[in-house]
Amino acid sequence: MRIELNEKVFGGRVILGPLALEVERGQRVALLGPSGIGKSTLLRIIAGLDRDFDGRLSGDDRLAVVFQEPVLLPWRKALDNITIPTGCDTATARDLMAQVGLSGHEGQFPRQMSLGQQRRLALARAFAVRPDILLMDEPFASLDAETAARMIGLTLELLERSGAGLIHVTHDTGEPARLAARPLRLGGSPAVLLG
Ligand SMILES: Nc1ncnc2c1ncn2[C@@H]1O[C@H](COP(=O)(O)OP(=O)(O)OP(=O)(O)O)[C@@H](O)[C@H]1O
Repeated sequence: MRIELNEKVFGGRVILGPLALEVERGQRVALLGPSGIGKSTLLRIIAGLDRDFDGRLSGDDRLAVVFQEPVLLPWRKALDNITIPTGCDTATARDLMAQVGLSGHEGQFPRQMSLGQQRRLALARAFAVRPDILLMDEPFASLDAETAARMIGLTLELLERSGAGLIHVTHDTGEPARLAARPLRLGGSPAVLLG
C-alpha cells in the first residue's frame, strides 16, 4: 500500500499533506499525534473509505479495518458476525473465535457480550478476510488496562501468525512498542509526517 497525499481539505481548510507513506505486508507502523491532527482521516483515506482527496492511493493489498467501536450486526449471532460480512466459512470463523478466546460464545448476540468480547470479535472478523495489512483506529481505547493488554497480545499473535502488516492509529505512546510498530508522528498545520 502506498499513499501519496498532496492535500486533504475539510470545509475549505487544508488539514493534511503533503505526505507519503508506504507499508508492505509484514511491516508495522503506528500513526501518532495529538487529537484532531488528522490520524483517523489519513487512515480512512488509506482504507479507501474517503476518496475525496488530492493524491494517489496505490497497491493491491487486501486491507481490513478495526475501529474503536466494534461495529457488529446486533441482530446476528457472534459467529454470523464473522461469516456474513467476510464470506469466510464456519470452520474458519470458529477457529478465529478460538484464537481470540471466544470459544463457546458463537451463538451469543453482541448485546450479550462484554465490550472486551465484542472488540475481540471485531478483531477475529478483521483477520477472517486474510488481510495483507490490518488498519486499526484506536482499537484499545476505553478498555480497562488488563483487557487492553490482552487485546494487544492477541493482536500481536494474530499479526505474527498471519504475516499481515499493520497501520495503527493511536495517541497512546506506549502501544507502538508493545506491537513492535515503527512510530510515525503527525504534526503541523496542515499536518505532515514528522521526522
Ligand atoms: N467529516 C468531517 N467534516 C469536517 N471536518 C472534519 C471531518 N472529519 C474530521 N474533520 C476535521 O479534520 C481534522 C482531523 O480529524 P481526525 O478525526 O482525522 O483527527 P484525529 O487525529 O484522528 O483525532 P482523534 O485523535 O481525536 O481521533 C479535525 O480538525 C476534524 O475536526
